[in-house]
Order: sequence, then structure tokens, then C-alpha cells
Amino acid sequence: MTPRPRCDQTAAWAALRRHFDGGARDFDLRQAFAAEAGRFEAFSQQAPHVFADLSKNRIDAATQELLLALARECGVERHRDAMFGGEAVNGTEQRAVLHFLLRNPADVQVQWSSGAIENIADEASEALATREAMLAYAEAVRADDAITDIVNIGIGGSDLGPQMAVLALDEFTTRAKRFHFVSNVDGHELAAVLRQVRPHSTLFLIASKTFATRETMTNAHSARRWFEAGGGQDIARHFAALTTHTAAAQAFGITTCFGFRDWVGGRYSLWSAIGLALAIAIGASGFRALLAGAHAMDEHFRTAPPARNLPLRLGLLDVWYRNFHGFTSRSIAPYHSALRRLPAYLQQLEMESNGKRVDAQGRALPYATSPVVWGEPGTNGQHAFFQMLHQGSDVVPLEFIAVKQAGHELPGHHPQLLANALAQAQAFMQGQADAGGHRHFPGNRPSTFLVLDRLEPASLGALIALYEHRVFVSGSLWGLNSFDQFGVELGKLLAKDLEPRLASGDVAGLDGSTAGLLRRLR
Ligand SMILES: O=P(O)(O)OC[C@H]1O[C@H](O)[C@H](O)[C@@H](O)[C@@H]1O
Repeated sequence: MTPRPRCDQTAAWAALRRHFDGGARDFDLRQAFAAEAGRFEAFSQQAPHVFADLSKNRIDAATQELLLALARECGVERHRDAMFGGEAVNGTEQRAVLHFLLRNPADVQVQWSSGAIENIADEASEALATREAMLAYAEAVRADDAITDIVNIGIGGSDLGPQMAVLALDEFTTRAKRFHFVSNVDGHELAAVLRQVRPHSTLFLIASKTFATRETMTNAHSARRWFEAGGGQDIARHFAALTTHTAAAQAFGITTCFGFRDWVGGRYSLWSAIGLALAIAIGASGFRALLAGAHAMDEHFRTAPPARNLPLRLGLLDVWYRNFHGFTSRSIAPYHSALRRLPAYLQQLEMESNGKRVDAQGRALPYATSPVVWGEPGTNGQHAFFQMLHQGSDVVPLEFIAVKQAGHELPGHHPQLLANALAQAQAFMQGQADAGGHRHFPGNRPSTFLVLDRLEPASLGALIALYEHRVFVSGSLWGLNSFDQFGVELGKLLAKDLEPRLASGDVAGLDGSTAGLLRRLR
């Protein structure tokens, strides 16, 4: 990878700084709408399966031009093409980043740049073969009436993706099986699931890229002990492993394994064998539709001109808000209860990817990177923390996700839901100037409004891929390696040291607080 210029040392960054200090800081959405008749049309667009209204954001044509110049100068497109070309864009781990390959239709040839990972054709056909094997297995499980419960054991990317998607696509999920997700090492979680299932009718999916994550291994061993203690014998039938480390799964005693490669990051692994629970839930055709929707967004990101490239526009907006306006967080408000785990999924995607303070070469950066990403479905959030969003001292850009068609037939609910989403976005922008004191709403609070026609496999795939690429864009502008996560290691190491101390009471060498708490917890 040729090094890219540091974003804050480009002419475009300096121009943006002048633009901001010269008035953009005080941009007023209400005035902008009053002045520009075509503002909605200019700042909204249809991308594959996702319509996006960006017009209630603090940007105008000049800001957008300068942001696009920043992307050009920072080499974002070159970086994107390097990823799609199979170069080792995850430099710290010397790995290519090819999760998009998992959603490539079988008949599409991938264009690889020279010097990309070797035997690329083999990688592509292996991914395809695994997809077919896994989908055939998913169909066999769906047809097997003796299996009534699927328990996915995994954490982080091996939990959040399949869990979020199984919930989101509930309308498309087989009613013949129940789906459970166990991630936490807290035994309460596994125990609560085991109380509901029986060994002879349960399939455990042990989902772990590394097959080494302690939480998952502890839960997997406990599940196997429970299975055997309950008279279960046929591990091959009741356990399957989804992992890059099939040898470790076999050593555990699992013979049904679906693999993937280390070029799939954990938080990008829903499309791989890690998606098996979802494939069982919605079937092979549903899973293929999810992949096709994501692939359509890949193609959009790869080929749409910058000014109409949605992931690029959203990633640029994120940098504008974080580094110029200084906003520290972004709230996600899905106005669809089935998307209730989406904020948690996006937290991992964005904060684990871009929550870094050094550039891809390990040099400390002088500017802010990932915002805090958080949220709850609407309308629930309205009755909890929206108070702070409307009248608090911080400005938090909000992201609405609304779905045009309901997936149920209860009269009255959906118009009420959609009216609430529209009203909140309106209220954030307009505020209430004619009231003083406690009833004053400052307004001018920015929001982005995403619309899906229907929440279905293809649109969910496109939505997730949109977020993946947007995170790529902001990470690229910030000069980060968005594909490693060394920040999760230290705590794991320390926990390993403390676990035996909890049993022995040995506090030698510990700081006063940790020693005091350890004594307290014994
Ligand atoms: O899939 P696994 O190897 O078990 O990893 C599960 C998760 O844990 C790690 O610590 C990382 O922070 C995550 O990116 C990963 O998704």
C-alpha cells in the first residue's frame, strides 16, 4: 500500500478549516431550507435498496465540494480500489480485506490487482464452495423436524451479526425452530437458554473465527458437558463449528465445520459461515438475497461517482462533524423494532474499526477519530433520552432508519410510527424559538434520514454494507487501519492473570484498588 497523505495536512483540510471558521460553523438548517428550494433533491439520493435524505445536515454545496476534494486528496478512492483489488490493506496483520468477496455472485469474476494475495482464484472458489455447503446444510437443518432449537454460541462479530439479522428478519424466519444466542461468559445467559432446550432436539453452533476466544470456549465446553450429561451422544449431529481454525474445532470433537479465511474480520463476518444461524432462519434463498443486496451496495461504492456515492458522502459527513463541528457521538434511531440490535451491531462495526489514536503506521494522530455510536429503536428512545437530544448542551447528530411498508397488518400502528420519525427529525431541525426557558428548543440539530421500502433480506444486506463502507471511508480519511483491534487484548491478558487470583486470594503486585476489589469479590 502506498502511504496516503495525512488528512489534516492537505490543502482541502485547510480550506475546510477556513470555510468552517468563515461561517460554516454557524450554519443554520432553517435558513438553508428557506434559501434553497431544491435542497431536499440536492442532498438526498437513492442508493441500492436505501434512500438517504442528508438535507437536514449542516452542509451546503460548498461544504460538499470541499469534502469531496478532501476525499480526492486523501486518496480514498485509491484506498477503496486497493481493498477491492485484494491488497493487504490490513497492514498491521498483513492481510487482505475481502469480506465483499463473500457476497459476490457465483458468476462474477473478481478483478485483482497484481501483487494481490496469491491463488486468488482458489480463494474465491473456496469461498463459493463453502457458501454452497453451508447453505445446503442450513436447508437440511430446516427440513429436520427433530431439531427445534438452534443455539449460537459466539461473541463480538460471531454473535452480533447473526443475532441482529435473525431479529431483523423475523418476518422471514421459519416458525419451526427457536433461535437462541449466547455470548456472555456470565453463566446466567447460557443457563437460561439450557433451561429452555433439550439435548436431543438442539443444534449448537460454535461460532468463533479463532476458536480460541475464552468466553466462547467456556460456553462451548459447558454446553457439551450439559449435552452429554443429558444423554446426548451424537456430537456430529448436535454441534457445528463456524471458524477459520477448523483443526481446533476438530480437536474439540466437532466434525461438522464450515470455514472461512483470515481476510474476513470478525465484525465483517455475517456474510461468511458465521451467518449460519441466519441461513437456517431465513433459508438459502433468503441468505442469497441478503448477499445480493450487500453486493449491490458494494458495486455502488465501487463505481458511483463521488458526488452520488452514498457511503462516501456519509463518511465525509462523519469527518465534518467529528473534526470540524467537534460532535463526539452519533445516535442511531431505527424506527422498526426488529432492528433493535442494530445499534449494538454498529457500535462494534464503527468503534472497533475506527476507535484508534494512531495511524496505519502506528504514529499518534493529533485529531479525533471514531465518535461514540449508540441508540435505541424509536419510538422508545423518544420517551427516554430524546430529552437530552432536543434540549441538552451537546449536539448529537441523529440517524433515523424508517421502513416504508410494515410487515404486519395491525391497523394504525405504522402511520403512527412513521409520523413520529418524521416529527422528531422536524423538531430537531426546527426547534421552538417562540418559547423561552424550559420550553425553548434551540433546533438546528442535524439528522440523516434513511428509508428502506421494506425490511427484507436484500435491503438489510444493502444497509449493513452501506455502514461497512461508510466506516471504511471515515477510517481511510483518518488514516487508520480500520481492520485490526489490538485495543481488546490488554483486558483479556489481565483477566487471565486475575482469574486464578480470585481463587487463591493472592494480591501480590496488584494496585490498591484492584486488590481491594478482588478481596471484596471473593
Ligand atoms: O470470533 P472470535 O475469534 O471468537 O472473536 C470474537 C470477537 O472477539 C475479539 O476479541 C474481537 O474484539 C472481535 O472483533 C471478535 O469478533
